[in-house]
Amino acid sequence: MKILADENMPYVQELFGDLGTIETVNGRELTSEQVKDADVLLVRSVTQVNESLLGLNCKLKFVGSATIGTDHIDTDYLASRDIPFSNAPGCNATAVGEFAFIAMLELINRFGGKLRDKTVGIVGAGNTGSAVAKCLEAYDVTVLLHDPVIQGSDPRDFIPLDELIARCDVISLHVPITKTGEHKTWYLFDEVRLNSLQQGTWLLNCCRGEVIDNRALIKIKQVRPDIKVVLDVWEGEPNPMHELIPLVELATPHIAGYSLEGKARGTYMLYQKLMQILGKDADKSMKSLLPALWSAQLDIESIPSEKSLLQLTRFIYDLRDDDELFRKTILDNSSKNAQVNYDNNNGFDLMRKNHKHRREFSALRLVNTGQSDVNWLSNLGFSGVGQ
Ligand SMILES: NC(=O)c1ccc[n+]([C@@H]2O[C@H](COP(=O)([O-])OP(=O)(O)OC[C@H]3O[C@@H](n4cnc5c(N)ncnc54)[C@H](O)[C@@H]3O)[C@@H](O)[C@H]2O)c1
Ligand SMILES: O=C(O)[C@H](O)[C@H](O)COP(=O)(O)O
Repeated sequence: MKILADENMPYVQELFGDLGTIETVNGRELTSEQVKDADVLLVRSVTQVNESLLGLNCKLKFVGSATIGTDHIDTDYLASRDIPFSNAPGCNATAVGEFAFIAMLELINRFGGKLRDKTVGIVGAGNTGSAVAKCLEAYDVTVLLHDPVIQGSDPRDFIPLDELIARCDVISLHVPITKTGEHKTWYLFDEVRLNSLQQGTWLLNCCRGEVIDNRALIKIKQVRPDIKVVLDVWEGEPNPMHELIPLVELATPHIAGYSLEGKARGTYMLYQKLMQILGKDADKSMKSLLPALWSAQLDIESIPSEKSLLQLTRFIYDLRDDDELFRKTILDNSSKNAQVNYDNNNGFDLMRKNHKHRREFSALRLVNTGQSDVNWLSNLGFSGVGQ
């Protein structure tokens, strides 16, 4: 069996090695010629899987995408050819939740105030949105949800988007990208909606770049410095609009979901699905793949301030490093190319390829050595305390 896998998918050899020959490929540049004799195709979000990619292949048994999003997959075409497909729903939700939580703590550190005093609105209350809410609620932050698709079938309370915009200090976006339908999300935050943001709103986008009209965002940010923006995803990836970058507080190259656990979970979910299709037992364990954190245990006496909480989260992941690298890589390249050449393909993709996967909070075991109650840190995701 020939298994063609994106080179940026960890643990493919460990999980699929027994099943056949593995060939790793650059997912963004994959051609129909390379795919034509594959039995299994494992992709990430940068590969458009459609008729033009699969047209020459008559033997494909499975296509898997180790991602939450499926906007790069022509599922109708796969269904028309009876090719089984699976993505990895929820695989990196914890990573996104922790990323957004850390980003909010970084903004507090930079601009003052207290996260506990903020009201945070989550747009899209599925896996990633709920993971952000879980972190915030563990820390007693007020969370409001907007999700017209599941409202009615989900027991949580939801409010309309305009109400959420009016009531929230922070808005975090977690919707899939959809171009049609009653609840389409393409440019959900268009110029009109961006203009309606309250004074001093913080807007985070960790879902898909085109949920925000990036040109309109540039226009508005130029006259509304009170709005603070965190962007992990960009319209037109891998070529973000350069003039937007200096207007953004924290800028990263679509890596909010890049925890080692999240990536391993993605590959593992595809392994489970393929084994099911092949009628075999999935007898490998995901846990055995993950190395221990370099310092797996920490003594915590108390969390005396939000700065200490930020310091604890920075122990796991210092978001400022990715932000700094992003600005250096994209903007340095752009000045060399005299602002006109937006082709930053390699810079953006290389940062993603070389990203040192951070760990999730759960990789760190906390030991409570003091009198104060730090058990709530387990609800935030850390291991040890309160368990
Ligand atoms: N930056 C990253 O690294 C990263 C990582 C994971 C996922 N993502 C992106 O985030 C998206 C969401 O991921 P998820 O796991 O939460 O998906 P999900 O399917 O679990 O949840 C998405 C939610 O959005 C809701 N929704 C749809 N249209 C809406 C609208 N118009 N307004 C409000 N809510 C709406 C859906 O009802 C659903 O509950 C993915 O589709 C993917 O594109 C990005
Ligand atoms: O949809 C997803 O799961 C995320 O956007 C994911 O983090 C994308 O990462 P990629 O597949 O491009 O490596």
